Amino acid sequence: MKKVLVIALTAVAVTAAIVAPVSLAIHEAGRQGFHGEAAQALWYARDVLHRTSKTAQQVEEGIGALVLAHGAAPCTPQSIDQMREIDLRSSYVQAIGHVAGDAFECSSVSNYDEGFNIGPAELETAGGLKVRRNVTFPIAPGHEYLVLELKGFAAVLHKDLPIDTSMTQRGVVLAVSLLAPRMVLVSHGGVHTRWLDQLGRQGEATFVDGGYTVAVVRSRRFNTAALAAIPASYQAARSREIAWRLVPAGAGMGLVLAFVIVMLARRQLALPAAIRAGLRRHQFHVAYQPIVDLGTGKWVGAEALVRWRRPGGPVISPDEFIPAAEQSGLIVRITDRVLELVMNEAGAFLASHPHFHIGVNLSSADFHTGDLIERLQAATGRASLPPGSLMAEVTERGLLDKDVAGPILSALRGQGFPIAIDDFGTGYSSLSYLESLPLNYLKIDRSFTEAIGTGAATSQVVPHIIRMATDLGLQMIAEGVENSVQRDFLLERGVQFAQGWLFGKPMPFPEFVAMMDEQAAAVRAAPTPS
Ligand SMILES: Nc1nc2c(ncn2[C@@H]2O[C@H](COP(=O)(O)O[C@H]3[C@@H](O)[C@H](n4cnc5c(=O)[nH]c(N)nc54)O[C@@H]3COP(=O)(O)O)[C@@H](O)[C@H]2O)c(=O)[nH]1
Repeated sequence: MKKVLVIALTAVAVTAAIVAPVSLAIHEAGRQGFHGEAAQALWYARDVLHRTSKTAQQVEEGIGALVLAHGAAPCTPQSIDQMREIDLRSSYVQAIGHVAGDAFECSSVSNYDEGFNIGPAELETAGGLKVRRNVTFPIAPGHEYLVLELKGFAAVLHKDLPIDTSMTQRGVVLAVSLLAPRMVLVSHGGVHTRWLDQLGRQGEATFVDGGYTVAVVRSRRFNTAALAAIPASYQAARSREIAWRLVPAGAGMGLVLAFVIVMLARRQLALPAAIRAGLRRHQFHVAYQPIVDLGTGKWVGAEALVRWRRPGGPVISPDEFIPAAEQSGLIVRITDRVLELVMNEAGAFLASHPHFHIGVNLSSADFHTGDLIERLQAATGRASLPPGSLMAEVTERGLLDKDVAGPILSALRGQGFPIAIDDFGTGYSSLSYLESLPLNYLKIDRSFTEAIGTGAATSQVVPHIIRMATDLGLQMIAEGVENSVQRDFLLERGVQFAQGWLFGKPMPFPEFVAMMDEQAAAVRAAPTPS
């Protein structure tokens, strides 16, 4: 990756690393602030609804008893006695009486010989409940009462009682409303009727509207809902308080993340220089992983895998440095170093094992040097080996420029170097590459081998790859074989060769030779199938 691009990406990542957690913290503080105030508003609304339901229940029971006992003669001394008794027993009903037309005829507090006019009902529900919200009585001038009338009997209610909930905040709006038809019965503060619309069919709703955090709660039994609305300044204060705790934590996390990103970027930027130094100081070495004939179990080849050990440090995986080497053009020097090491370590062995081959990974840059053929020839020539001893492993990514790579591969193949397409199935235009390039082997990528027997979608792909390779006359090497289920699956379907931990991990060459001898002895000792 170009230096400028790394710096630009790092700048973007660092900004995101700091901004994202801080924004998240602010968002979370806002969310928690809302939930905290919404919970408080719900508590108020539920308390108001509880009082309202108790009131409605007392009204319903009182009127029910009067209708039952005195419906026919509502203002007899016995009826008035019962009214007084109901009045005394009810905590929420101030008075109860009988109404004829728009006038009280008698009640628990006064016997109106000539009737007391309370005016027409403002609303009558489908259930016959008549509502008067602002009734005054001579006995308590200056006070307005809510009067609910049903079947001729009416309950007088103090308007503050249902909403007399204990509050720790100022400016809270509380209200009780009929739902159908909609009518606010009692309220404290200015109620927006649209708040009741937000309830819809739900039992409870919380939201922010008109500068308030609002909670509306519906009664399960009565045609009423209670609402509470807390000024939004409380939510803002709560969110601010939470933000004071969360934002520093988010910023801290962001800084740690940014530090890690900067370190990784510095490492990425420093990697080419470190690779150059590593090449100069001979810090690269090669590990060899066996390639096995699945039919006989014999080791017929190996893949050379480069390793980098910095002094005093761990072995660095090729996955970490090969991309940087490819982007900086240093991969060509790594390929040369691998060829040199393979020939030094395995040259004599290859000379005495003419049917054995070692695969070397080639990158796209190797095809653009203009002398790849000469480099491979020089390598095998140095140890007087036939070209068949060295297999060129190329990935689809490495072959992106087919017009350059195609003729070189044809020439290599013509000279006897076996060619394998590596990581097959993970690249770009798989089929066209297979048809047009002069290949000997197709290496089935580890991701497909891993999927065998798992039921994963990719497991369905393996038989197709096998069929395609067979049709094109290519031999197959399955990569990443880790267990006998995978081995047997591949063998049954005609895959000739395999590589993977089941047979051997990448190892130094002396260890490889020793293990190969043991393996050969084991194969010889195994009973031959009759
Ligand atoms: N251009 C070059 N690329 C190279 C060179 N050496 C290695 N590489 C590429 O780096 C990638 C990572 O390689 P590595 O960490 O060495 O991993 C290889 C094996 O160790 C691993 N493997 C093999 N068998 C198994 C297994 O059974 N399970 C398992 N989890 N891993 C296994 O797979 C890697 C081999 O991959 P491939 O080359 O595709 O056959 C890798 O892409 C190398 O190609 C180099 O010199 N030049």
